Amino acid sequence: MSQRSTGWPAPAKINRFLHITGRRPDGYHALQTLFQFIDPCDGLDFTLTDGPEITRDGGVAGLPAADDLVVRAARALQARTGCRAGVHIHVDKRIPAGAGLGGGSSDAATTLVALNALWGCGLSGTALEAVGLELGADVPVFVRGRAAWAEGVGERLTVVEADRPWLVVVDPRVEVSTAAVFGDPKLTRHTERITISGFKTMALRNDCEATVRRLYPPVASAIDALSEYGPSRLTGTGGCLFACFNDRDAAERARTGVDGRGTVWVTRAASRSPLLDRLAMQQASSNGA
Ligand SMILES: C[C@](O)(CO)[C@H](O)COP(=O)(O)OP(=O)(O)OC[C@H]1O[C@@H](n2ccc(N)nc2=O)[C@H](O)[C@@H]1O
Ligand SMILES: Nc1ncnc2c1ncn2[C@@H]1O[C@H](COP(=O)(O)OP(=O)(O)OP(=O)(O)O)[C@@H](O)[C@H]1O
Repeated sequence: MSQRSTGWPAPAKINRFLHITGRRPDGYHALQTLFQFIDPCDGLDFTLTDGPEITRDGGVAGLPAADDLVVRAARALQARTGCRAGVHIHVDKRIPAGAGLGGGSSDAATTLVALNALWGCGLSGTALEAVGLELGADVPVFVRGRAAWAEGVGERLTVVEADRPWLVVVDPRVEVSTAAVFGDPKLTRHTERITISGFKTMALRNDCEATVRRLYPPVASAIDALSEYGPSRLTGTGGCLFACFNDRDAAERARTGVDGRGTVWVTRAASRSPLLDRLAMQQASSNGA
């Protein structure tokens, strides 16, 4: 067997806001956040083999295959289902790694969704999300593929209709350690919990910002520069940040203003992941076969 299936997208995410509402006994922090999807997308191709080996090429430079979340996701699916098929995964990496855009988690989710279909495992969406959660707190929302309000460490999801602003996204190309941010003694950890309807009326913020500003001054200066054009926030624990605009022209003007602050792009927040369309295409072709 050597069937090839190409063009599986793994989008980036933003956290429109991020509140830290407590700390769990295991040290992880309880969050409230709103996830949406943005470009860029990584691109994944799968070549099915008789197995059971899982191999990959491409991906994050210097990251050993065994540590890549695509390989770990494929192994987790084998372990969960007893599937003995194998796969070679090609990763076309476009999402900056460790930037708060969730690229690793998205690659893992796309691998789970694609292989569940290609290997014919037959797991439900809910079961796939549970496998994803073992790999990372952001994986379930990418499996779900819908903009969602999230609680817990990010796994308790409620799909929501959110507005879809144009965004200027700045990657100041500063590697921010998620563990260092969550480990900061001065981190805001006790924001009062809000309700979904509260989200529509409140001033949005990211509770990691003060810590990230102090630990990573170049990120602080990028936030200040983008703030000249509109309220600017980190996504995740950064280093990427974004500002929202009502139309593309306003976003393009702001982009020009922050040129040179790192990698800067204009895109629109999406409430539906392109992964869902690719899966539907796969299902249609399997049904027609
Ligand atoms: C902050 C977010 O970007 C929101 O989308 C994500 O929850 C971060 O998820 P992630 O990058 O997958 O983070 P992980 O690699 O799981 O966590 C790195 C480290 O950050 C801390 N961590 C992470 C998430 C969380 N809710 N509480 C934590 O305290 C833990 O010390 C953990 O060891
Ligand atoms: N396929 C992958 N793509 C990116 N990173 C990966 C991948 N597999 C494993 N990793 C590891 O995961 C780490 C975090 O990567 P990722 O890009 O998901 O972080 P992030 O964007 O900061 O995520 P978050 O927003 O969830 O904090 C990287 O440092 C990298 O070593």
